[in-house]
Amino acid sequence: MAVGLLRGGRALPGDAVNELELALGPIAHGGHTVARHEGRVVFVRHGIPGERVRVRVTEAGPTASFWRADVVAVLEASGDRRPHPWPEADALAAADAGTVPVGGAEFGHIAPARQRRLKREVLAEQVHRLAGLDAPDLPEPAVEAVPDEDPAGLHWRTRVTFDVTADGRVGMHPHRSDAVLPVATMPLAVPAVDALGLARVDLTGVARVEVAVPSGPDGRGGRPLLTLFPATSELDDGDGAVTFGPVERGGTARAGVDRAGVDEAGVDHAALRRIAAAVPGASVCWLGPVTHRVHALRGEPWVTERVGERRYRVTGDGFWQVHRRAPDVLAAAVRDALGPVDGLTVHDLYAGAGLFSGLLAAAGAAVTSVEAARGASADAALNLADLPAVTVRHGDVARYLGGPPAGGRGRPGGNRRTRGPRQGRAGGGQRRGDDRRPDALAIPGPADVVVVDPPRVGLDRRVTDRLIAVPPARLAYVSCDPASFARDLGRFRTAGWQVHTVRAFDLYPNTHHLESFALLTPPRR
Ligand SMILES: C[S@@+](CC[C@H](N)C(=O)[O-])C[C@H]1O[C@@H](n2cnc3c(N)ncnc32)[C@H](O)[C@@H]1O
Repeated sequence: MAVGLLRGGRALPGDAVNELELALGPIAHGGHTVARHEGRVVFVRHGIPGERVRVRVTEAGPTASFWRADVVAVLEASGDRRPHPWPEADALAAADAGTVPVGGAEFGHIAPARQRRLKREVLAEQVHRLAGLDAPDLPEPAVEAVPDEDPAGLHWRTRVTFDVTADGRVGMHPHRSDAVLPVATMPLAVPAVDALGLARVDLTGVARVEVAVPSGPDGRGGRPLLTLFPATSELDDGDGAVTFGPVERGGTARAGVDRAGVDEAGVDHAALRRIAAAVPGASVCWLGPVTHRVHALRGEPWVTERVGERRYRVTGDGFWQVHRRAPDVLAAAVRDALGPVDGLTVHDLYAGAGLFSGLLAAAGAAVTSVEAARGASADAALNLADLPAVTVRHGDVARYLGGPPAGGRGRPGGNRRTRGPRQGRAGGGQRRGDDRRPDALAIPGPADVVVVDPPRVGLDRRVTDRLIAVPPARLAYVSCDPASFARDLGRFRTAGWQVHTVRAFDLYPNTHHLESFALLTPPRR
């Protein structure tokens, strides 16, 4: 059988678009259901386990160990199927229109309660297979809905990355594709994002736009910040090569700007100013493609977030939790698991702008806050300046913990630029050469508590090894990826650690993503 329409520019010989009828089996990590065709596994998107569907094969090959496919018609629907709330991400509507859906809401056709049950199945399967934990170890409800969540799972994103189409329209990518399709709306985002009217703005001259909406007093959004990525930017798809430096007030790097407003680095300043003028409701900044510095165009190049009594400045594309309630929900999970921390020594690793550091230091802990992205670390220093018991360290966690040199491993686990739910951050910034000075930031001794909240890749093996070698009394692990989470729990369990609590939160409704939490303790010595 000759099969092979491959998205993302790859194609197989003898291409033909092939459609198959399949019975959909269980859910798999990554948002697919698992089906079989002539004995071969087919990962199917936009279905629900138990459905009978017609799919279009999107990636295949005679020798491929598995194929990928998208549902284009439902022959026997699950009772949990519902109309997709976002037209551009609706696979069935896209198939009818002869196109493909954008990514980012691959569970939108599923009733929210069933979405959470599917996420539980994924988490249970991962922690069983990779960490040897059984389903009874997972408390109910295994994936907790956010209090006061919209019933359809809409209006939660406070961070959105838009790409730009060849003709300058705001757009997004289909799953596993480099194509950019225009989008008119983004209903997963807080209403302030659509209210900017980006769909009416000519974005020619920029490659990407990140929108950050601070939580605001009512939790639904203050003045948004647009970060523009000039079209010449070498976009970072690697592990954490992007860091950004100090903000340049009003800086437009104008040296060498030609009469058309384009500078030596190819940044089209006239386009940046035109876009800023077209979005009067937002502060606007741009990220220098060479310097990785944030330049303010209008207003402050940061937003101010509030969590409880504390305020946090988050600059440019610095990391902040994406769901409007995520900071509260995760802070409560950490607080509930740890109990009183007054007088304890805490290391907050992968600390971002200092969310957990602020919480724990305000509760009386002596906190060291470690973050690799320069801008996020600068934000943390400012955000935590009123707390004398906090030390902010800028650097790679593996280096901070000391231990043996990297020995040729890849860069520290930077927060890969993804288009997933955790976008809107700067990558972890230490480059490989820094690993040759492994003890430069080594901590003096074990901590009472270590909090880790790594990017999707999870903990670098050196980090796990070092925590096992110099264990804290307790480890609180916050994770946005169930597979790396389960792998890391497995590594700790193999070393004799106990997992006391596993919780999971539905902080990414209408997507397959979930946030997990565990409290671990090392073996007694
Ligand atoms: C998931 S975010 C968590 C941030 C913070 N805990 C919060 O909740 O706001 C992960 C953070 O780790 C940082 N990071 C990624 N790789 C790192 C590394 N190797 N060392 C230190 N920080 C790193 C990223 O820049 C990002 O700010």
